Order: sequence, then structure tokens, then C-alpha cells
Amino acid sequence: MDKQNNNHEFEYQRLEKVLDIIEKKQNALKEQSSKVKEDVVELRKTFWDDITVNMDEMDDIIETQESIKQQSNILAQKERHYGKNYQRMNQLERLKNQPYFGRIDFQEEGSEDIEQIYIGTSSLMDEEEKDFLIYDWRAPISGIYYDYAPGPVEYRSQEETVHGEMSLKRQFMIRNGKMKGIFDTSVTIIDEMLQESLSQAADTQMKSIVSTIQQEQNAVIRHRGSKVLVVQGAAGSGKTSAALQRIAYLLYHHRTNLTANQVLLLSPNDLFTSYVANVLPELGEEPVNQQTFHQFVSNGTDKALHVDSPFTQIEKLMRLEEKEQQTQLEAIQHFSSTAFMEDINQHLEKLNRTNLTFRSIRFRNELLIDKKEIENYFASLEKDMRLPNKMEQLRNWLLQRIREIQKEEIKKDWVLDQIQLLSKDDYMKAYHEAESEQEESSIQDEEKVLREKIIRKTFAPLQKMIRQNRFVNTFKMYMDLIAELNGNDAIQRYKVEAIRLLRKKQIPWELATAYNFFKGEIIGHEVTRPVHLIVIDEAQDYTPFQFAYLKHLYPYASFTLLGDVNQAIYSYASKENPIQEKISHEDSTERIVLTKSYRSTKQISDFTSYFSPSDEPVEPFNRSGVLPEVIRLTKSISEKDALLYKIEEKQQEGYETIAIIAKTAAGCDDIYRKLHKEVDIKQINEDSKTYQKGIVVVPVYLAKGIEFDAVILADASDEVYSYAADRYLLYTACTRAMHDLTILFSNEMSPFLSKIPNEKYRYSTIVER
Ligand SMILES: Nc1ncnc2c1ncn2[C@@H]1O[C@H](COP(=O)(O)OP(=O)(O)OP(=O)(O)O)[C@@H](O)[C@H]1O
Repeated sequence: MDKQNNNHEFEYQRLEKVLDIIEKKQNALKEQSSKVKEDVVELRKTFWDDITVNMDEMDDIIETQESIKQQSNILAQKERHYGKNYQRMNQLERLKNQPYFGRIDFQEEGSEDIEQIYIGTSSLMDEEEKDFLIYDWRAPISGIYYDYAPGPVEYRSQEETVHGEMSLKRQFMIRNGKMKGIFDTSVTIIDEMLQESLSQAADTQMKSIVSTIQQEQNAVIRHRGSKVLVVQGAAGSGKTSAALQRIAYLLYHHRTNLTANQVLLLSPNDLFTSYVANVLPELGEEPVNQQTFHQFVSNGTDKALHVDSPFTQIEKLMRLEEKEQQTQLEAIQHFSSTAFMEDINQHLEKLNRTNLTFRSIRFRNELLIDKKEIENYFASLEKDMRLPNKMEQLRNWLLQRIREIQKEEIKKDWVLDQIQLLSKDDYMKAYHEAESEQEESSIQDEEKVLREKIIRKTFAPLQKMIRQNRFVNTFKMYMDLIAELNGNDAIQRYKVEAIRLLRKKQIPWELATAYNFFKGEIIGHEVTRPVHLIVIDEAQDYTPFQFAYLKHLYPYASFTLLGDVNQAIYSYASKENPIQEKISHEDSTERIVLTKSYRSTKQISDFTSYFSPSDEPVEPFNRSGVLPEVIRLTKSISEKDALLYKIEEKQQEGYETIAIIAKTAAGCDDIYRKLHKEVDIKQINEDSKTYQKGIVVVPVYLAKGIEFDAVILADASDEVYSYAADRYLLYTACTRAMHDLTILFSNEMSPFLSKIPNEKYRYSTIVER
């Protein structure tokens, strides 16, 4: 290789050249696009001109249909072409800003040549469309860039493992098409680009990390093989980032059999959904189907039911005294377990052997089919048949019964009464319908058509109701199951309140997924769209039941679960979660641990490591900042003044996103009330969809997954964070801080903080105005 190609001057010139080619391609594409657009508009306008419509003979009809089909295909093809151009235009626009971020010089074993591989967010060919000027970061060869330092390397192409030598690894910092820096890995010891990226201010929209993906993250992104991938990652280790880049990677590699709408991304709350919404489009991919699990469950349940959110569950628990909380937890843990799924299965078997609870079918206030009759039919079905199959038979039988009833009803006088109420239009339609059936229609023919119309219309809701299985009372059976549950004192006590809520059609979160499972096992699960890949972020908050339910619904889907056992704030609900090692050691499950934490400064990471709830290792990234500050409020200063003082200080220090985090929603209300007249502060609650830069007040459980420049923990006194479960909340809250962490408390500090060595934080007793 020409040594000249190694110097920086070469890189500046190359960048110019590439930008020039991008521009040329853009211009060519623009021209092409406007031509295609004109064609599409023209074709839409003249769609019928080239078609000869002839319906005389059967052959003519077929020919007409054929030519319509052909014309539609041409139109569709042109529209697709236009869509593709549009997509490519966006890609080129992005490339113009940062065409590439890396270069590797690679010599394949046995080859004389050294290839220069430039890596960017999407690929670019030279003007002759012969050679790659830029490789997509997801191309197999690009993997080397993330996995190795210069030296011997290998990568896996479609068919084989390719070995070779990497002689150069170079990083480029290109912003707005301008070269801002060039770093060779052999020269720089620390990753300057990563340092730069991490020291930036927090954003309300997550950014893609393709240019600085780290080796361990790359293993997550490019993982193949096992059906279930479990990622345990320290707070701020890039789980969410890796999850999104993984989706982009898989969409790229499985273009032909995986599309964005076959991916389900489950996120912890709406705020988070909008926080990450930009990443995939930034990577040139379509957004995937993203929901919270609460939305997923609510969409799959009875319309009349109100499903409590997980936040309601956590708030309720936090209001209880420790002993009461323990009892409640014990019950919740049972409902969260796969043992409860077993209870349900046994109960369903029993129901299958005995009978289900049906509703009688009524019509015009009269009993049409008595539930006894339905029970008898159910009992007559073959004993070993599965419940959903029995239900199908039952539906068909009922629909047939309805058809027979219709034949009787059509003759009755009430139908004639209804005919009198029909509009003139309906009469006319009936007249034409009757006429089209017979050359000369009589009054009787018209009446027959009208009677059929009335019967069809009147019975339609009934048929719909049968198709929707509303003749079986799954909710009542579920309530019975809960009421009949045996179990310890905790369960017996829990049942009383649960039944009270269920009677009001309100379902507590811990019973909601189980109800959908129970119902689906009776009437069949409704899976509306094919899902091939399910990515669950904050997976530590899923119960074994919930995870088993998802696997049951989508037995052929691949799963990627990402979470942190240290942030299991719903450990309130379950001691076990799918991220834990023992659960993830099932067949076809692989587990990757991300230990390095990138979000917070080393000082914040060190500090939080003292109260991290589990032994999972956390290795702080070496980015320096100030020590966290722990402030004791004394009587001479109110919480309000202390907060105002600290907010002002953080603003003066230049922080743009400042979060005041409280434990509960009530705590947030209180802070908001005290401060909103003094400073511009926004409150984040369960319904918040987005947030802006500035000052926010937010409960811990809604700050999950998000990050802020500066975090002020409003009250870390011992009476606020003292139970075992509070440790997870405290840890989650403090690890949201990127650059600055301030903790306030009055009287005694939380026991989780009191053991931290003094040199790990700055301590002050009073804040003076
Ligand atoms: N390789 C990387 N390059 C640049 N930034 C990174 C990288 N990895 C992580 N980050 C940054 O670190 C921060 C934390 O990342 P992310 O939110 O993905 O972590 P997480 O593991 O999901 O965190 P948590 O579990 O605490 O919510 C983000 O600002 C992200 O952009």
C-alpha cells in the first residue's frame, strides 16, 4: 500500500472527494426522483386511458381484469421506486454530515493487497458503482473495527471465517462534513471519540452510538445463534443503545425475512418510547413496533376492563408499612411466578373436564339459547379435545343454531313492523336487488328481500358477539379461580381486596397478564401480527410469568432481553426475573454481561457502587468529574430553599437537563407545588410522552432508562429509603446522573448511603443562601 495513503493530508483530500461524489449522487437521484414522481402522477391521472373496459363476454371480463392488474403493477413498481429513492436520499443526506467514522487497513491471509475499508452508517459506491467508498457498519468486515486493535484479526463472512492482518485502525471525527479530528488507535491510548461523546450534555433524544460501539457491546449487537439472548448490563453500560443497534443490525442482515413491523420492542414507559424513537431512523431503518408491556397487556384484554399500571402497583406498595408490604409482596410474588401459571393450567384442566361458565344468549329481550343448553353441548364434545378447539366447535354450533332461528324469525310479524321503518333508500335498494334476481319482481319478492335485510341486520350483532366468544364468561371464571386459590395467609388476605377490585372491573397489574393467559387458553390467543423478534428493555422488571407468557404467545420468535438486576425496582413484585443467571440458563439461551458503565463520571460510578444491590460487577469508564455532594438539611433551611439554591447552582455550572428525583408521585407533587412559581419546572408523570431540556421533577420509576446532566435526589433520608426494596430505587435514581449528583436528606441519611467512605463524596450540613 502506498504510504501516502496513511497521512492526514490524504484523509482531508479523500473526504472532499467523497463529499463531492455524494453531492453528484444526490443531484442524479433528485433528477431521477422528480422524473419518477412525474411518471407516478401522470400514471395515476391516465390510469384508465390504457385500459379497454369490456364486460360483454367472460373472456372480455378476464382480459379487462388482466389489463387493470398490469396497469396497477406498473404503478406500484414506480411508487416503490420512488420510495426507495426517497430512502436513499435520506441516507445520502446523513452521509453528507458524517460520511464515515472509521478506517481499517486489512490484508487478507494469502493476499498481496491491503484494502482500505472506510466505515459509515450506510454504504456508498464510487461513481462507476464498482468499489465501495464506504462500507455499512453492519457489513461483516466492519466487525473487525469494533472487535480488534491492530494485529491479527478475523471476521465471519456469510460462508466462512476470514483471517488476516489489520495494519491500521483510524477514527475520524467528522461533523457537518468537516474533519475535526483523526485518531490512530496505536497512538491514542484512551478512546478520544468516546470521551468526547460521553462528555456531551444529556439530550432528550437518544443518539446512535455506531461510531463508538465497544467490543463487548458489539458482541451483543452481532450475536447470533441462541433463540434467547439475555444481557445483564450495569447501569449506563449501553444496553438500550446496544438493543437498538442490534435491531438495525438484524434488519440489515435479514432483509428478506425480517421487516420492521415484525419486531416488537417493549419499553418501560411512554417517555422512554419517545426518548429512543430517533435512533432507528438515524440509522436509516424504519421505526419498529414499540409498546410498553402495559399497553401490550391492555390491548389484549377485555375492553371493559381497566388494567392498573405497574406504576399503580409500585405506588400502592410504597404506601404500606414494611410488614404489610411484605405480606402483599408475598402474594404478588406468587402471581408473578410460573407456579401460578401451573395453577391456572390445572384449573383449566378441571374446567375442561367439568364445564365452563356460559352466558345465555338473548334476543329482543327473550331467551334465545339458554346457558344450560350451551353447557350440554360443551359436555357432549369429545373429552380430550383442547379448550380452544371445543370453543371453535361451540361457536360453529351456535352460529348454525342462529341460522335456524333466523329462518323461523323471518316469517314473524315483528319483521314486517321493522320494514315499515325502513328508509326510502332501503326500499329502492331492495327493489333493485329483487329485480336483479328475477326479470320481473313482484311485491312478494321485494318483501322477501326486505325481510332478509332486516333479519341480517338484527342478527349481525348477535353473530359478532358469538364470534367474539362473549357467550363464555372468562372473567367470571378467572375471579372464581382467584377466589378458590388455596395458599398461605398472605394469599388469603390478598384475595379479599383483589376480588373487590375485580368486581369493579379493575384488574391489579399482578393479575393482568395471567388473565390474558387464562382467557387465551380458553378461547385461543389473539396474535394479530407475526412477530419474529422481541426485544425487551428493562427486562429485570418482568416477572417469570410475564416472560413465559410472551414465549407462549410467540413460540417461534427470537428474544433479546436486556436488563440490570441492580435496577429491579419491581423486585417489589418478584424475587426472580429473567435476567438472573439461574433463569437464563435454559436451553438455547445465552447470557452476556456488560460490566463497563459509560453514562456517569467515574466519581458518580464509584459512589453508587457502594450501594449497588447485587454482586454484578460494574467497571466505571474513566471520565472524570466532581465528587457527588451529600447535603444534610438542618432546621435553618427549608427543602424548598435548598432545592432552589442547588438548581440555580447547577444552571450556573452550565447543566441543561436537571432532574429532581423523588421516590413517589406524591413526593413529586409536593416538590412541584413548592417550586413551580419560583422556577420553570416541568413535572413528569405516568402520562408524559416527551420531555424537554430544563428542570424536571420525576419519580424514580419513571426516570428508568433515561439520563440527565445533573440529578438532585430530593430526599434520601433514612425514613424514605430504608427497606431492602428501596435500595434498588436509590441505586436506579443515582445512576441517572451523567455529570453531577446531589443528594439531600434531613435528620439521618439512608442506611444505604451511610456506609460509603467519606472520601467518595463531598458532605455539607447546611446550604446558605
Ligand atoms: N459505545 C458507546 N459510545 C458512545 N456512547 C455510549 C456508548 N455506550 C453507551 N453510551 C452512552 O452511555 C449512556 C448510557 O447508555 P444506555 O442508556 O444505552 O445504557 P443502559 O445500559 O441502557 O442504561 P440503564 O440501564 O442505566 O438505563 C448513553 O448516553 C449512551 O449514549
